[in-house]
Amino acid sequence: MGADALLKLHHLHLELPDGTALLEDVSLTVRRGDALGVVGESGSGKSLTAMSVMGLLPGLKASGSIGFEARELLGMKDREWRRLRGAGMAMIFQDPMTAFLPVRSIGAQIDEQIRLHERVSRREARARTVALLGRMGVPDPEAAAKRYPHQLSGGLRQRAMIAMALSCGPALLIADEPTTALDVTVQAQILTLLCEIRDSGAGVMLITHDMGVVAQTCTHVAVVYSGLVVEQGPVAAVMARPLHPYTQALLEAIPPLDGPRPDALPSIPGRPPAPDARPEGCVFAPRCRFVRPDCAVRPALREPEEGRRVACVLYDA
Ligand SMILES: Nc1ncnc2c1ncn2[C@@H]1O[C@H](COP(=O)(O)OP(=O)(O)OP(=O)(O)O)[C@@H](O)[C@H]1O
Repeated sequence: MGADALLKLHHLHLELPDGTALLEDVSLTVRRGDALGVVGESGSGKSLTAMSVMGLLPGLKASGSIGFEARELLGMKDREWRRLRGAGMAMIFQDPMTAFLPVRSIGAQIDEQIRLHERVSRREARARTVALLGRMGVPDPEAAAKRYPHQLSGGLRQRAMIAMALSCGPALLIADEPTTALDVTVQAQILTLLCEIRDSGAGVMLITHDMGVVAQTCTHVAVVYSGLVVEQGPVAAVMARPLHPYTQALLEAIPPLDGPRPDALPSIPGRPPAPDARPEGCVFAPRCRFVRPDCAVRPALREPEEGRRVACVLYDA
């Protein structure tokens, strides 16, 4: 693992007990101070990738490697995962109501999270909770800490969830569609907050179906399709010249700032295949406008340019 690599998935393979592959050969890296966008349509395997890193996939068989800091996470015991979650890595979701119990104040829940990992007094935990909420841009954080989740707006609840995720100073923050349910203005504020967290030295993995969100927040991007990484590289380079036809389609589908979000890719009809119906060759071939006979063989990830990878025969040497 490179000196500054925080998280390194190497040939991660995930399958159901019946042998159906859900993720195939996923390799990606998150460095400290970087934000990696994992982008793809619904069903492409984004959440599975995140959940594998968090150790939250009971019943699925994983192989390959998940390196975090200097450790191998695959094969770790539940007790070790529990210790790592919160203090080493934390995750936020689209719907903050799933992260908070409805019957207790958000402050009490963040205090408890802090005290679960560190020996601090109640008073000290609350002081940290209030400071964190303030840092997350929650106005009057002392009063907000006493509120129940349903008493806060969607945007404030999202900030409170991020505060809870950051309460133990995790090195890695995983955000799964954190702004999908929010209106455009609040979405922009939350993305700015994620950029600040990234710039403070944490590693961020941002899961989204929206390339526009990646452009605003991420330094690197991995494009996933039907359980495989089809392209990855620095965001600026990928946005300027997307190589894979699927990445090109995702870029064409960036929703207008004030318009409705399309739920399908306008430039390519159809949907990604289900894991048990993946074609043998290139998984994207059935929807690809450049399909040709040699797409019948699964293309390997190539490195046509320094730091960029793409799995497509168009880039065969
Ligand atoms: N526990 C499971 N058992 C069987 N299939 C699963 C399981 N979890 C996920 N899948 C399948 O794996 C594929 C990838 O799912 P995943 O939730 O990672 O997609 P996603 O890219 O996050 O999509 P979305 O944006 O809709 O959340 C889907 O086809 C899904 O149906």
